[in-house]
Amino acid sequence: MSDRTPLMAGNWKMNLNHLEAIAHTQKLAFALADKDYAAVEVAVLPPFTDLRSVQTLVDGDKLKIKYGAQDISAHDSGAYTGEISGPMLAKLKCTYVAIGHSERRQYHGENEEIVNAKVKAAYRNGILPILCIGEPLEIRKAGTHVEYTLAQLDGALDGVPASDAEQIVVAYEPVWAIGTGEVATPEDAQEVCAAIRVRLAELYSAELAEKVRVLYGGSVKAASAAGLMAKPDVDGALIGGAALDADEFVKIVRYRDQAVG
Ligand SMILES: O=C(CO)COP(=O)(O)O
Repeated sequence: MSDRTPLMAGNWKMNLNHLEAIAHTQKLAFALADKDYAAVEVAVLPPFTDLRSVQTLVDGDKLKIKYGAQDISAHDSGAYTGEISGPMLAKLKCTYVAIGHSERRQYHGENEEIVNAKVKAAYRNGILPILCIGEPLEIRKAGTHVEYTLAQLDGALDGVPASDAEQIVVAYEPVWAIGTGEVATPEDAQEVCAAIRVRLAELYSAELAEKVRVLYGGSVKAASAAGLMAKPDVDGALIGGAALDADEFVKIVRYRDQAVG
């Protein structure tokens, strides 16, 4: 058993307006008990327009749910129409920000340089990156998924000092598993999550690699969570669709109560 506290993070993607976000967060807050938070760190990543509402609930009711954004600008201020800056997210007390999600890489042209600049922007503003990496189907079929994913890790961490990198969360999200219902097997997830940890040890130190949480993401449901979490290098999950169903998300947080499927 590692000392790493598991992290279950719900990526709401472009779902739930601010009123729905309030109702959903209240439902989670009502369902989750102190013992859940003692065992697992719970986070939500709502759309930007929901963050203020979520912050107000979390602050006002002293909730133990953490929250963060789904993206961050590489720039801290200025003429960047439509962008949201690190200082803005920090002002809303975001703990986390997802960076390099495959949907941003695929639909918004985010390359390694942009992802790297966003990682640095997050650290500059005291926000912890949840760095998303993972291969598309053709790379998996070609059998080069480990190299491909590690190259994304190298690119994202280029020039990031150990004092920052030790606080990163890495999410291995194979593109073929995202939103498809085709969850990776625990063995597939373990293979790449372990390789990520080995690379972190090479880039920094074994001590740092032992501290960093490596999550799996891609069609995680309550039925698959326990099996994934049984693997030694899987420290949590980044959950899309299932995070929009409060009951299902709570079951994932309580994965220890589920059978290993
Ligand atoms: O992209 C994901 C989380 O960031 C995973 O999404 P799904 O859980 O809907 O497959």
